[in-house]
Amino acid sequence: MDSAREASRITVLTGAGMSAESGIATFRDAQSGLWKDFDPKDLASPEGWLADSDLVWGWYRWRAELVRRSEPNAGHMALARWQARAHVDIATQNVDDLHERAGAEVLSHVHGSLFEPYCSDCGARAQFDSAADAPTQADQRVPPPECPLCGGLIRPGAVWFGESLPEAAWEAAEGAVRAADLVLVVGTSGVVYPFAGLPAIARSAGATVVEINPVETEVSDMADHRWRTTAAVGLPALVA
Ligand SMILES: CC(C)NC(=O)[C@H](Cc1c[nH]c2ccccc12)NC(=O)[C@H](CCCC/N=C(/NCCC(=O)O)S[C@H]1O[C@H](COP(=O)(O)OP(=O)(O)OC[C@H]2O[C@@H](n3cnc4c(N)ncnc43)[C@H](O)[C@@H]2O)[C@@H](O)[C@H]1O)NC(=O)OCc1ccccc1
Ligand SMILES: [Zn+2]
Repeated sequence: MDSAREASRITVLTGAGMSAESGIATFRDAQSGLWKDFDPKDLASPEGWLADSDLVWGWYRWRAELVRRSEPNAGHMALARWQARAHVDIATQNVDDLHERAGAEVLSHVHGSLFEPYCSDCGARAQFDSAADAPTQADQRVPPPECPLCGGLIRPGAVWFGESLPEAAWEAAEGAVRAADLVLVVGTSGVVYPFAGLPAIARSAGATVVEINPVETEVSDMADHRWRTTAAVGLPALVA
């Protein structure tokens, strides 16, 4: 605990577990996980988009609406407080905006954002139209809007499986991990690459690695300390 408080340069890596206590389902949790009902390949992949863009657009609009109706939890708030008094970089796999709504600055959304759609043809950024009526079911099909510049289909601003990560976002995350003396790994199962490789990079760069997760994960053996607790309980205790 004290070493954490003395750290001068902190990098926090977050996954879906960070937002679980805000009511946002994680991906893999057996009971409530998003992937329980859907195969990621069908929805979070270029193939899925080509096969049925209305289903994919509807699903991302449904998730965006869930996030808009959710609030940051005590874990998000604690990180924002910590960032106000120490050098804390946040790199997240999450496509929600709960870190920002807690008042924190996010260095890198390596897997994109639900609120940054863009044209699948010309790549132009598109407005996230929160007024558009949101689907009430996850599998409700909604036709994606057309790009005002080229008429192409507007796609979700998330990075799909098989797609490379935005270079700047990846380099920022990797750079922050290499420069840190303390790296927190919060609420991730450590299954999706290349993000799941960051704790090992942190360790090889000499940082102290602390995992906050109620259960063992694929990256637990990279951690010097494993706190079997939740984000909304562990982070406020650390930052207090
Ligand atoms: C499944 C996996 C094996 N596949 C991959 O990793 C693939 C392929 C691959 C590349 N390199 C590899 C190397 C080895 C094997 C495979 C690969 N990676 C890619 O395709 C990446 C792109 C991956 C990005 C995909 N997009 C997402 N999200 C956006 C979309 C969307 O959101 O819809 S991934 C998405 O799933 C992942 C879910 O993981 P977690 O966040 O960890 O969530 P999960 O539910 O799994 O776990 C939650 C954890 O929280 C804990 N928890 C629960 N409650 C709490 C609580 N309250 N507090 C704390 N913790 C809690 C639980 O115990 C649990 O441990 C996140 O990354 C999330 O962003 N692109 C790429 O590499 O491009 C170049 C390339 C391409 C092809 C081939 C080679 C190279
Ligand atoms: Zn376009």
